[in-house]
Amino acid sequence: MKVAIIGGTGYGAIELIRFLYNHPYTEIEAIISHSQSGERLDSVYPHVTDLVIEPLETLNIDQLAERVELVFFATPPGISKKLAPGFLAKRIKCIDLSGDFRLKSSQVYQDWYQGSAAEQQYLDLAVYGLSEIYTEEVKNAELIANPGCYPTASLLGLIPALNHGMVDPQSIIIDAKSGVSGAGRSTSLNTHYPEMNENLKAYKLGQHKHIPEIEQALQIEAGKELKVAFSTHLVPMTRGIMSTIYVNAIEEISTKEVIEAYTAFYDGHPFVRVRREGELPATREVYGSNFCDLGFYSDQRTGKLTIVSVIDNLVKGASGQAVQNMNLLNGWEPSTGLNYLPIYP
Ligand SMILES: NC(=O)C1=CN([C@@H]2O[C@H](COP(=O)(O)OP(=O)(O)OC[C@H]3O[C@@H](n4cnc5c(N)ncnc54)[C@H](OP(=O)(O)O)[C@@H]3O)[C@@H](O)[C@H]2O)C=CC1
Ligand SMILES: CC(=O)N[C@@H](CCC(=O)OP(=O)(O)O)C(=O)O
Repeated sequence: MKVAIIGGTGYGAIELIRFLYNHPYTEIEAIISHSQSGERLDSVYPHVTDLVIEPLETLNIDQLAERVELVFFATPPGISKKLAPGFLAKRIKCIDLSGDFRLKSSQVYQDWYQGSAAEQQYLDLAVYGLSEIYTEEVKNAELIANPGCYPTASLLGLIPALNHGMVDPQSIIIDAKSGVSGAGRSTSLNTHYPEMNENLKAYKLGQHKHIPEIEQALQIEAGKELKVAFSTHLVPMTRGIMSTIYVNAIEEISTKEVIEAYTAFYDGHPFVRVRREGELPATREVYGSNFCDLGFYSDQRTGKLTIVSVIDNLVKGASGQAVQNMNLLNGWEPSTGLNYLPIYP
């Protein structure tokens, strides 16, 4: 299957290229760049020298729609909402790594993204691509809204607990930390080396656009309105997200029982790995891979359940999950092209 990538010189795109390069059923037909079309990809990213030789192209929707069956958007928010409808009209499937189609309410999008939302028909059409949870919906999607990085880690950690009714949905606190590649490739003062190195910063408290995304998904599981306390931190590392989640258990439950429930929930979903009792996952243990690793501690003293969820933000948090969704969409084994051990150390 021939595919195109839009936003070609960003981190999401180069990570998509890494997985698609070895994918047995796809061919990268076009890499689109609005800033560097005409350049060679290896002049932007020398690590692909002699391997990916396609020139970066300017976007022409009519021509591209004749050449490919699926388009990945690895663009900042605000771009795919304008471009995807042109592809969808020509029956080209779209997988969007940005937040443009994740929220079902245009008012909520406007409130959190400070811009107008995509037309409601596309918000309705989009399937939220949290692969392990919405597997069947993804298989039949035309437009996939790939989840955000923090929501992926947080939701995979929380949904089974809500689904089992083991925790109070009104008591959720998510304390999340991300490596700097989560902010993309463009430079900013915040991610400038001297500002970030040997430093740990909280940011966007109460303001992060992933708050409504997480609440939207959890509300479906809980069957009622809920609010989460969500805090984000920048960590001086390149890749990785850790979401440490605190939630009140409804009844006394042991760590062993929690692990058994999660193991059953994720049975048949090899990209979510449930750790054994006493083992807590670290970001290095999923580095460069599509795994989400979960660890648990149920504190009998306080009645609180702590869930630790780690992913690689660029893989399970973005491009890996996008490829997993493309696989589901095509009826291929979900792990096709994604069967990498994490890079260690
Ligand atoms: N980094 C991460 O960990 C995650 C990122 N995401 C989301 O994925 C998307 C891509 O992220 P990421 O790759 O990290 O970001 P980058 O900033 O690294 O790349 C985005 C790319 O989009 C293109 N672009 C920028 N501005 C415009 C514009 N005005 N019009 C068209 N294209 C533009 C540029 O490529 P070019 O000039 O070549 O077109 C740019 O390199 C974002 O929406 C991000 O929020 C989601 C989950 C995790
Ligand atoms: C470290 C860092 O800055 N992370 C980004 C994650 C954004 C992202 O990838 O999210 P969307 O796909 O929803 O835009 C942030 O907190 O804004």
